[in-house]
Amino acid sequence: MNQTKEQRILNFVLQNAVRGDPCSVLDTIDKYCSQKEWAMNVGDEKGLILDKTVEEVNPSVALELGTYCGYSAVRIARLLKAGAYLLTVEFNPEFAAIAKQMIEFAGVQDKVKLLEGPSEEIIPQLKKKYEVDTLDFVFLDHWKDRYTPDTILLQECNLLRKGSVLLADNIIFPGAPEFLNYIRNNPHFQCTNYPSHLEYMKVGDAMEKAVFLG
Ligand SMILES: CCCNc1ncnc2c1ncn2[C@@H]1O[C@H](/C=C/CNC(=O)c2cc(-c3ccc(F)cc3)cc(O)c2O)[C@H](C)[C@H]1O
Ligand SMILES: [Mg+2]
Repeated sequence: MNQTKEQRILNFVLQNAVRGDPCSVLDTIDKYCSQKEWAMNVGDEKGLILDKTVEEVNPSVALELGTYCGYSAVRIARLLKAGAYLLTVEFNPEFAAIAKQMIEFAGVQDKVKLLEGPSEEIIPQLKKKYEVDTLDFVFLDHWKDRYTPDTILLQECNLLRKGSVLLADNIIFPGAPEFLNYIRNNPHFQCTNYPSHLEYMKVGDAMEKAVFLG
Protein backbone atom coordinates (compact mmCIF):
# COMPACT_ATOMS: atom_id res chain seq x y z
CA MET A 1 0.00 0.00 0.00
CA ASN A 2 1.78 3.16 -1.08
CA GLN A 3 2.54 5.84 1.50
CA THR A 4 0.68 9.09 2.07
CA LYS A 5 2.48 12.43 1.78
CA GLU A 6 2.26 12.80 5.57
CA GLN A 7 3.95 9.40 6.05
CA ARG A 8 6.69 10.47 3.64
CA ILE A 9 7.22 13.66 5.64
CA LEU A 10 7.44 11.71 8.90
CA ASN A 11 9.85 9.15 7.40
CA PHE A 12 12.06 11.93 6.06
CA VAL A 13 12.21 13.37 9.59
CA LEU A 14 12.92 9.99 11.20
CA GLN A 15 15.77 9.43 8.74
CA ASN A 16 17.23 12.94 8.57
CA ALA A 17 16.47 14.91 11.74
CA VAL A 18 18.22 14.65 15.12
CA ARG A 19 16.09 12.75 17.67
CA GLY A 20 15.23 14.97 20.66
CA ASP A 21 16.07 18.17 18.78
CA PRO A 22 12.86 20.11 17.97
CA CYS A 23 14.65 22.70 15.79
CA SER A 24 16.17 19.95 13.68
CA VAL A 25 12.72 18.41 13.23
CA LEU A 26 11.25 21.76 12.14
CA ASP A 27 14.13 22.47 9.76
CA THR A 28 13.84 18.99 8.26
CA ILE A 29 10.09 19.31 7.66
CA ASP A 30 10.62 22.76 6.12
CA LYS A 31 13.37 21.38 3.88
CA TYR A 32 11.19 18.49 2.68
CA CYS A 33 8.09 20.62 2.13
CA SER A 34 9.90 23.40 0.30
CA GLN A 35 12.03 21.14 -1.90
CA LYS A 36 10.04 17.92 -2.39
CA GLU A 37 6.34 18.04 -1.50
CA TRP A 38 4.39 21.10 -0.37
CA ALA A 39 2.34 20.59 2.78
CA MET A 40 0.17 22.89 4.91
CA ASN A 41 2.51 23.33 7.88
CA VAL A 42 2.60 26.89 9.21
CA GLY A 43 6.20 26.91 7.93
CA ASP A 44 9.34 28.86 8.75
CA GLU A 45 8.21 32.42 7.87
CA LYS A 46 4.82 32.44 9.63
CA GLY A 47 6.46 30.16 12.20
CA LEU A 48 8.54 33.12 13.34
CA ILE A 49 5.33 35.12 13.99
CA LEU A 50 4.01 32.13 15.94
CA ASP A 51 7.28 31.95 17.92
CA LYS A 52 7.21 35.66 18.81
CA THR A 53 3.58 35.47 19.92
CA VAL A 54 4.19 32.37 22.08
CA GLU A 55 7.27 34.00 23.65
CA GLU A 56 5.32 37.21 24.31
CA VAL A 57 2.39 35.33 25.92
CA ASN A 58 4.61 32.73 27.64
CA PRO A 59 1.53 30.54 28.17
CA SER A 60 1.09 28.01 30.98
CA VAL A 61 -1.77 26.35 29.06
CA ALA A 62 -1.94 26.53 25.25
CA LEU A 63 -4.45 25.02 22.82
CA GLU A 64 -3.96 24.22 19.14
CA LEU A 65 -6.84 23.36 16.80
CA GLY A 66 -5.66 21.25 13.85
CA THR A 67 -2.50 19.28 14.67
CA TYR A 68 -2.01 17.81 11.16
CA CYS A 69 1.59 16.44 11.17
CA GLY A 70 2.58 18.12 14.43
CA TYR A 71 4.84 20.83 12.98
CA SER A 72 3.28 23.71 14.93
CA ALA A 73 2.80 21.55 18.02
CA VAL A 74 6.58 20.97 18.06
CA ARG A 75 7.13 24.66 17.24
CA ILE A 76 4.99 25.82 20.18
CA ALA A 77 6.03 23.13 22.69
CA ARG A 78 9.77 23.82 22.26
CA LEU A 79 9.16 27.36 23.63
CA LEU A 80 7.06 26.43 26.68
CA LYS A 81 8.45 27.00 30.19
CA ALA A 82 8.78 24.15 32.71
CA GLY A 83 5.36 22.92 33.78
CA ALA A 84 3.56 24.56 30.85
CA TYR A 85 1.78 22.42 28.28
CA LEU A 86 0.06 22.40 24.88
CA LEU A 87 -3.24 20.66 24.16
CA THR A 88 -3.48 19.94 20.44
CA VAL A 89 -6.68 18.67 18.77
CA GLU A 90 -6.78 16.51 15.64
CA PHE A 91 -9.81 14.54 14.43
CA ASN A 92 -8.17 12.57 11.60
CA PRO A 93 -6.69 9.37 13.10
CA GLU A 94 -4.01 9.01 10.41
CA PHE A 95 -2.74 12.54 11.00
CA ALA A 96 -2.97 12.09 14.80
CA ALA A 97 -0.77 8.98 14.54
CA ILE A 98 1.79 10.83 12.39
CA ALA A 99 1.79 13.83 14.73
CA LYS A 100 2.24 11.62 17.80
CA GLN A 101 5.40 10.11 16.29
CA MET A 102 6.64 13.54 15.17
CA ILE A 103 6.13 15.01 18.66
CA GLU A 104 7.85 12.05 20.34
CA PHE A 105 10.79 12.11 17.92
CA ALA A 106 11.24 15.83 18.65
CA GLY A 107 11.32 15.01 22.38
CA VAL A 108 8.52 17.40 23.39
CA GLN A 109 5.98 14.71 24.30
CA ASP A 110 6.03 15.69 28.00
CA LYS A 111 4.73 19.15 27.06
CA VAL A 112 2.10 18.07 24.54
CA LYS A 113 -1.27 16.34 25.03
CA LEU A 114 -2.60 15.22 21.64
CA LEU A 115 -6.39 14.99 21.86
CA GLU A 116 -7.94 12.94 19.07
CA GLY A 117 -11.42 14.08 18.06
CA PRO A 118 -13.36 17.01 16.64
CA SER A 119 -12.76 20.37 18.32
CA GLU A 120 -16.47 20.96 18.83
CA GLU A 121 -16.57 17.85 21.04
CA ILE A 122 -13.21 18.36 22.75
CA ILE A 123 -13.55 22.05 23.64
CA PRO A 124 -16.60 21.48 25.93
CA GLN A 125 -14.61 18.74 27.71
CA LEU A 126 -11.49 20.81 28.44
CA LYS A 127 -12.54 22.03 31.89
CA LYS A 128 -13.92 18.82 33.39
CA LYS A 129 -12.11 16.04 31.55
CA TYR A 130 -8.78 17.80 30.90
CA GLU A 131 -8.74 19.95 34.05
CA VAL A 132 -8.23 23.20 32.21
CA ASP A 133 -9.19 26.42 34.01
CA THR A 134 -8.61 28.99 31.25
CA LEU A 135 -6.44 29.07 28.12
CA ASP A 136 -3.56 31.56 27.85
CA PHE A 137 -2.96 30.98 24.13
CA VAL A 138 -4.94 29.40 21.26
CA PHE A 139 -3.52 28.68 17.79
CA LEU A 140 -6.24 28.23 15.13
CA ASP A 141 -5.08 26.31 12.06
CA HIS A 142 -7.86 23.81 11.33
CA TRP A 143 -10.67 24.11 8.73
CA LYS A 144 -11.03 27.83 8.12
CA ASP A 145 -14.83 27.83 8.36
CA ARG A 146 -14.48 26.41 11.89
CA TYR A 147 -12.46 29.32 13.32
CA THR A 148 -15.57 31.36 14.19
CA PRO A 149 -17.77 28.62 15.66
CA ASP A 150 -14.87 27.35 17.77
CA THR A 151 -13.98 30.87 18.97
CA ILE A 152 -17.61 31.30 20.05
CA LEU A 153 -17.53 27.88 21.70
CA LEU A 154 -14.36 28.78 23.64
CA GLN A 155 -16.17 31.83 25.03
CA GLU A 156 -19.35 29.88 25.82
CA CYS A 157 -17.24 27.33 27.75
CA ASN A 158 -15.57 30.15 29.73
CA LEU A 159 -12.16 29.03 28.53
CA LEU A 160 -10.92 32.55 27.76
CA ARG A 161 -9.85 35.09 30.38
CA LYS A 162 -8.92 38.78 30.13
CA GLY A 163 -5.70 38.73 28.09
CA SER A 164 -6.09 35.29 26.46
CA VAL A 165 -4.45 35.45 23.03
CA LEU A 166 -5.81 33.81 19.87
CA LEU A 167 -3.55 33.51 16.80
CA ALA A 168 -5.17 32.43 13.53
CA ASP A 169 -3.30 31.16 10.46
CA ASN A 170 -4.31 31.67 6.79
CA ILE A 171 -6.19 34.94 7.07
CA ILE A 172 -5.42 35.71 3.39
CA PHE A 173 -4.84 32.29 1.84
CA PRO A 174 -6.94 30.13 1.80
CA GLY A 175 -8.57 32.92 3.80
CA ALA A 176 -10.97 33.06 6.74
CA PRO A 177 -13.18 36.02 5.75
CA GLU A 178 -16.08 35.17 8.03
CA PHE A 179 -13.73 34.82 11.03
CA LEU A 180 -12.01 38.11 10.18
CA ASN A 181 -15.37 39.88 10.03
CA TYR A 182 -16.47 38.29 13.30
CA ILE A 183 -13.32 38.98 15.31
CA ARG A 184 -12.56 42.48 14.02
CA ASN A 185 -16.10 43.69 14.71
CA ASN A 186 -16.23 42.09 18.14
CA PRO A 187 -15.68 44.63 20.97
CA HIS A 188 -14.41 41.83 23.22
CA PHE A 189 -11.31 41.31 21.07
CA GLN A 190 -8.37 43.58 20.23
CA CYS A 191 -7.01 42.49 16.82
CA THR A 192 -3.60 42.82 15.14
CA ASN A 193 -2.77 41.65 11.60
CA TYR A 194 0.64 40.18 10.70
CA PRO A 195 1.24 40.09 6.94
CA SER A 196 3.45 37.25 5.73
CA HIS A 197 3.52 34.61 3.00
CA LEU A 198 1.92 31.25 2.46
CA GLU A 199 4.20 28.48 3.71
CA TYR A 200 6.96 27.59 1.21
CA MET A 201 5.41 29.90 -1.46
CA LYS A 202 5.67 33.52 -2.67
CA VAL A 203 1.91 33.92 -2.26
CA GLY A 204 0.74 36.48 0.29
CA ASP A 205 -0.83 35.30 3.53
CA ALA A 206 -1.30 36.71 7.05
CA MET A 207 -1.90 35.79 10.64
CA GLU A 208 -4.38 37.57 12.92
CA LYS A 209 -3.82 37.99 16.65
CA ALA A 210 -6.90 38.60 18.79
CA VAL A 211 -6.56 39.43 22.49
CA PHE A 212 -9.68 38.67 24.55
CA LEU A 213 -10.62 41.74 26.62
CA GLY A 214 -12.98 39.93 28.99
C1 LIG B 1 -15.47 19.98 11.25
C2 LIG B 1 -14.41 19.59 12.22
C3 LIG B 1 -13.73 20.82 12.78
N1 LIG B 1 -12.96 20.44 13.92
C4 LIG B 1 -11.75 19.86 13.83
N2 LIG B 1 -11.31 19.23 14.93
C5 LIG B 1 -10.09 18.66 14.93
N3 LIG B 1 -9.25 18.64 13.87
C6 LIG B 1 -9.68 19.26 12.76
C7 LIG B 1 -10.93 19.90 12.68
N4 LIG B 1 -11.03 20.43 11.45
C8 LIG B 1 -9.91 20.14 10.77
N5 LIG B 1 -9.10 19.42 11.56
C9 LIG B 1 -7.77 18.94 11.24
O1 LIG B 1 -6.95 20.10 11.14
C10 LIG B 1 -6.13 20.05 9.97
C11 LIG B 1 -6.75 20.96 8.96
C12 LIG B 1 -6.11 22.03 8.54
C13 LIG B 1 -6.77 22.94 7.55
N6 LIG B 1 -5.75 23.80 6.97
C14 LIG B 1 -5.91 24.22 5.71
O2 LIG B 1 -6.90 23.95 5.05
C15 LIG B 1 -4.79 24.99 5.12
C16 LIG B 1 -4.71 25.09 3.73
C17 LIG B 1 -3.66 25.77 3.12
C18 LIG B 1 -3.61 25.85 1.65
C19 LIG B 1 -2.98 26.91 1.03
C20 LIG B 1 -2.90 26.98 -0.36
C21 LIG B 1 -3.47 25.98 -1.13
F1 LIG B 1 -3.37 26.03 -2.47
C22 LIG B 1 -4.10 24.91 -0.51
C23 LIG B 1 -4.17 24.84 0.87
C24 LIG B 1 -2.66 26.36 3.90
C25 LIG B 1 -2.74 26.26 5.30
O3 LIG B 1 -1.79 26.83 6.10
C26 LIG B 1 -3.79 25.59 5.92
O4 LIG B 1 -3.83 25.54 7.30
C27 LIG B 1 -6.19 18.60 9.56
C28 LIG B 1 -5.86 18.37 8.13
C29 LIG B 1 -7.62 18.22 9.92
O5 LIG B 1 -7.77 16.83 10.06
MG1 LIG C 1 -2.41 26.93 8.12
